[in-house]
Amino acid sequence: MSAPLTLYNSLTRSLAPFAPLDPEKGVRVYSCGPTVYNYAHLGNLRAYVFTDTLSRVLTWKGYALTHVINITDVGHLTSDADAGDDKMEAAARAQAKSIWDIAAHYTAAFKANIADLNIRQPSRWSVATDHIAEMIDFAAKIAPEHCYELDSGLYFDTSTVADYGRLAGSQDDTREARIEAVEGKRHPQDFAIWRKSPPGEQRQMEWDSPWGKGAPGWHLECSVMSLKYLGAPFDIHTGGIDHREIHHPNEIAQNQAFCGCSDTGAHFWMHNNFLVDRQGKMSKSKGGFTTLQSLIDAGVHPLAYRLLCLQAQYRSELEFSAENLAAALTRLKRLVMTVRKILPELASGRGTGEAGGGAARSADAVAPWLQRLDEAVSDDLNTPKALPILDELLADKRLSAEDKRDALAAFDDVLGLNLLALTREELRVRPANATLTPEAIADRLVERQQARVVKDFQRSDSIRDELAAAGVEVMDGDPLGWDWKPAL
Ligand SMILES: Nc1ncnc2c1ncn2[C@@H]1O[C@H](COP(=O)(O)OP(=O)(O)OP(=O)(O)O)[C@@H](O)[C@H]1O
Ligand SMILES: [Zn+2]
Repeated sequence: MSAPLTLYNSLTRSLAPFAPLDPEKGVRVYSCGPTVYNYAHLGNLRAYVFTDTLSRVLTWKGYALTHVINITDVGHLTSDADAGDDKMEAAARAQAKSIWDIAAHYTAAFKANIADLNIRQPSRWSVATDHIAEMIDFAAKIAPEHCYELDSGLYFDTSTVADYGRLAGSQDDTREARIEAVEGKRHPQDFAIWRKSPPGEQRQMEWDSPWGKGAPGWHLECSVMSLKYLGAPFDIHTGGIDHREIHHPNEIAQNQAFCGCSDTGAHFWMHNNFLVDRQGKMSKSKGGFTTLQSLIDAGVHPLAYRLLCLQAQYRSELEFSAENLAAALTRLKRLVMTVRKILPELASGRGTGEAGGGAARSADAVAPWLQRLDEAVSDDLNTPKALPILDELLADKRLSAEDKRDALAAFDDVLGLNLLALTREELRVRPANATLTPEAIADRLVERQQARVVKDFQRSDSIRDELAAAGVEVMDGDPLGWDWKPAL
């Protein structure tokens, strides 16, 4: 692909041309992963639709990619900085389960979400608790020059590195307010890289270290795992925009201490904006969030949520509402129905189109569409610009079915909407509480149709009401030709 790739770098707060640091190594990407103390909410999943779009674009444009996503199963505290409980310990206590069971359960649920959203597997999932020895080695190396010990842990002195907090931009009050005071800290922004277990308290997760029994800090794990698997510096580090304020500046400080240089550890730092609802940022800690499984249980195909994400550029805030989701589902249905109409033409040999066949001519016909797709997504992953091009492609009457299929394959590669494979039937997800099978619904609709033919409207209405009571909405005269849908 020929369009130059431009990405927004949070470090400089500007768009910049992207090229791999070491073309022989391909592109190396690290994404902060989920903290597996609860189900991921739709906001969390937006972060991985974003990283998946980045991975897909890089791969489609011909780069070899190494992508690491971590699983945070230790170290992330209930408060953003250094106070409070470990989120995992708190969840295990609340559910009276072992941390390991909690981590296994929510990791499996997260990976199921990833599969449902057609997010490609990274090259590696790296689990924080598999890297404790490396974290202790890393901390021991930087401790003499950059850390000090308090009763509660080993703290990083942020004044020992140049330009601390540059990524966060201006030091505003909200950022400072998120950091809780810990007795004896030299500066409010200093953070624990090792938290000692309080005397007399046995934690489920604790390890011996030169600073006593305890557990690593959350920021330490990402520095250690990215360095181990990608080397330093690597190309792109991603996360949600909340990480731009504390977690990533702290990773950068550690990386600088480790290399003894001013390098931040990654060339580009990229951040997706929030998914918000009426209450503001969707948040696990705040509660009342929406999971992907709850959408599926209500009869919504998960790729409708992917499409909703793609309709916004990753740096814009995105509002989640039942109306927005329903509109995305309708748009997805429309796309699938249009593609389904094209595919039989291929099978029946009617696919040569008005322009006629010929291999050379086909390549010529497809190229401009690929070029337009390339230009859109190379502009800082501008998926909202790519979607109308897809609509135009499907509507283009001059293009043969083969050419459309070939161009569609590229859109599927980049956008991950799976349009060439998704069927109409698959889109109609059976709600978890459905009492009728699709066959039973079809039978009832035939009976209703027969009643209408003989003008027995009382009977036809009673069948419609009966279906509605079973969560099935009858769709008379639907422009897309759907006869029913799950009532949302
Ligand atoms: N509402 C949101 N919109 C977009 N991204 C989000 C949102 N909330 C969290 N993220 C991102 O999701 C990813 C996974 O986060 P993680 O599992 O650690 O969340 P968390 O901090 O435990 O949850 P929360 O912030 O909801 O309490 C991170 O990159 C984070 O920045
Ligand atoms: Zn991280």
